Amino acid sequence: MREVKVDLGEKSYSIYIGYGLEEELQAFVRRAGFSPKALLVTDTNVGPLYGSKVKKLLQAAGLQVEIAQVPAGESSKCLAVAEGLYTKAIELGLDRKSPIFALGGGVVGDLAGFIAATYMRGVPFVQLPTSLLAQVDSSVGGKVAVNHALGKNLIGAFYQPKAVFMDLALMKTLPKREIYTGLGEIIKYGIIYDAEFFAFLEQNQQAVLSLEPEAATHMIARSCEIKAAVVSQDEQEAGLRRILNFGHTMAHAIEKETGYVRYNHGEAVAIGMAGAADISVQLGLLPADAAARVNRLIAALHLPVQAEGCTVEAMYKDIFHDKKTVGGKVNWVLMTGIGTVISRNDVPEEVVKRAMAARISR
Ligand SMILES: NC(=O)c1ccc[n+]([C@@H]2O[C@H](COP(=O)([O-])OP(=O)(O)OC[C@H]3O[C@@H](n4cnc5c(N)ncnc54)[C@H](O)[C@@H]3O)[C@@H](O)[C@H]2O)c1
Ligand SMILES: O=C(O)C(=O)C[C@@H](O)[C@H](O)[C@H](O)COP(=O)(O)O
Ligand SMILES: [Zn+2]
Repeated sequence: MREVKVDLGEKSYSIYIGYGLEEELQAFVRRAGFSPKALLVTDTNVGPLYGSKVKKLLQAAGLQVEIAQVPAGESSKCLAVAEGLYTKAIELGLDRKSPIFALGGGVVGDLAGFIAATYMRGVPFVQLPTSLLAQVDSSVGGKVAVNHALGKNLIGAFYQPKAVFMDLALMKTLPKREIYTGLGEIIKYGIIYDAEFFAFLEQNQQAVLSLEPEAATHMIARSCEIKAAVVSQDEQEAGLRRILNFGHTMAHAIEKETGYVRYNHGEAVAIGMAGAADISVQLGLLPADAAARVNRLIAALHLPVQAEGCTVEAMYKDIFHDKKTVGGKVNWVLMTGIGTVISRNDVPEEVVKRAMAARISR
């Protein structure tokens, strides 16, 4: 078992990484001081696979657990589904010390975290991530949100979990495409922070794609270490944390323009990272061969570098709803090498539009 700490003073917590982790989860629950009534939020794919097993584990640790199952998929990250969960929490009589557990991918984690942040102005929240993307990214760092018709994650909060338990064994049922999507965010960590990690991904493609235990444990733990280091220094994205958003300016526009269904998040991030690398080359910040390395790794890990179903004009409008846009200026995270990025808010419109056009396939 590996443990990574997110260091945030009184809000600090541990991420536990390993195969199983039942005893660690139960020991944590027994010492947490929660009220007995708990809500376990999951989705219609993960619930039938793991819901009752986790419910029994939590019950054996002293909780009375109700399962709330939401439809699988990005469309559940919305206020209408949140409303149903608030009703359930009120009807169950959850109080301020009642824990909410998120068992699922990033959709369940972001949604359940948003409920935990807002129900009674905040109740304890525990992440039990089951997808690769959720284990390397969404379950750590406390960004919780739902989408709005006008943009991704626009209604949300920073709300840290009390702990995160990553059971790698749960990923045996994860569809291949969902492994690839998690790899999108994993490549991001190499680009923004750690050239050696980027090279590890280049050199261990088969082990990485098949989640071979040693490679999977390394890439999940390293991703969590990087995210924890960044979040510990800048919890609310005043500056440094923006680097975790590398590739997301275009990604969120692609997700919105394609109705949140055509591309899943990690695929959109892959296309957005290729776009951000392209802008970096156009501005003379990055040698073209480094951008080519990024595109090669993305493609080798079964991710797209171009999107269908978008237009430059629509995407360009969307980026002004990006949360990194301040005073009408988009803060782009751009590459200066593999492993190093900077933020720039002076990228000319024609440079952005040229990069977007190159990311659209017809
Ligand atoms: N809060 C953050 O910091 C953060 C970071 C990155 C992404 N996100 C958000 O996370 C979401 C994407 O997360 P995701 O890729 O996990 O999507 P997801 O939650 O939709 O999960 C992907 C699919 O895999 C299924 N699944 C999950 N675990 C499974 C398992 N063990 N076995 C079988 N099926 C399983 C789910 O039911 C779903 O169909 C997006 O909404 C994105 O915006 C948030
Ligand atoms: O944790 C962060 O900070 C991130 O930016 C991680 C991203 O991978 C994630 O997709 C996040 O939800 C995007 O945040 P947003 O603030 O652009 O909605
Ligand atoms: Zn992301």
